[in-house]
Amino acid sequence: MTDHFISIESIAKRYPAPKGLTTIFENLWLGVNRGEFVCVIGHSGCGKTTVLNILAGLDAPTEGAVIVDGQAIEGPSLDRAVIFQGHSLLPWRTVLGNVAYAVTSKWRKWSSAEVNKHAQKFIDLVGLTGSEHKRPSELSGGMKQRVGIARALSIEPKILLMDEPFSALDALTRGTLQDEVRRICQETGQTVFMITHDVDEAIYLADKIVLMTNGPGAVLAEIVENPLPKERNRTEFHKHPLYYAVRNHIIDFLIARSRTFTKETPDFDPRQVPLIRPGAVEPQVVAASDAAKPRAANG
Ligand SMILES: Nc1ncnc2c1ncn2[C@@H]1O[C@H](COP(=O)(O)OP(=O)(O)OP(=O)(O)O)[C@@H](O)[C@H]1O
Repeated sequence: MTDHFISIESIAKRYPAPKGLTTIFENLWLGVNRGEFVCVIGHSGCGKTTVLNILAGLDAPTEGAVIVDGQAIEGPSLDRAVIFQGHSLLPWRTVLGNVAYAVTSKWRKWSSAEVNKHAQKFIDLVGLTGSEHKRPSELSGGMKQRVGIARALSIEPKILLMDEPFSALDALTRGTLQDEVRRICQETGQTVFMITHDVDEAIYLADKIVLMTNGPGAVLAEIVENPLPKERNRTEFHKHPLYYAVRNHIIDFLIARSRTFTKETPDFDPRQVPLIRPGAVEPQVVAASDAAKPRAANG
């Protein structure tokens, strides 16, 4: 596990409960390679946000550790940027001011000209050129989220952490922002850990999709390797011959297996989470077609 860029090693989260402790999840092991885009899918309450907060250093595991680039996480760091569902922008600062604030926190000795130039690069990257001097109250939800993305990327983090970043947006804006995040992450080789409830979003964006069982006592059940080519097109990716194989595999897990997985897989070794690559099932002849049947005699 230690060869991975991100190494989640046997983490558990437990909270005090009336009768002892409630285990939200335990024995979570996961390795993420540098430059990989990983999405986590699981039912509400299984602990996805808790895992992301642990990666961000905003929360600590009850047991276990997370190692990033050889160093154990011990708190928040500018090496790890988070994009939440809400935008959490500073309302009194402009678009440029919000992004520049993050840039200054990373490069404290930069002159304001250097800071603004760097911030502008990321404002341009997310398509907000011309809106630099607007305040958050003057922006649409999609534009605010773009500022959040620009701000997160501007500190050039080792890891980008995203918690349902597009879920509050209308379908059109969501699609555009997914395209942009995908393009930027591919161009920059960004390592991403993202939570989503949207199976198609995961298939469009991710290299690997991690399936988490229901809590309490959730575990990572499978890592689904996305068989779609890295070069994907929003309007075409659902026509790929393996698209339905991946989609059905994930949906089947969420509907039929996520609740009963632990009980039905007693020998499951959480250190060896299976890597699954859904493939095409060979078409089978199920019956002779009607066309070959002899016609009934007329009259
Ligand atoms: N401070 C706390 N004390 C007790 N239980 C908590 C606390 N914080 C979170 N939990 C519980 O931990 C569980 C996991 O929460 P978490 O937000 O990580 O789930 P999630 O999978 O991200 O859910 P969703 O998909 O709905 O966002 C939930 O059952 C939640 O009630």
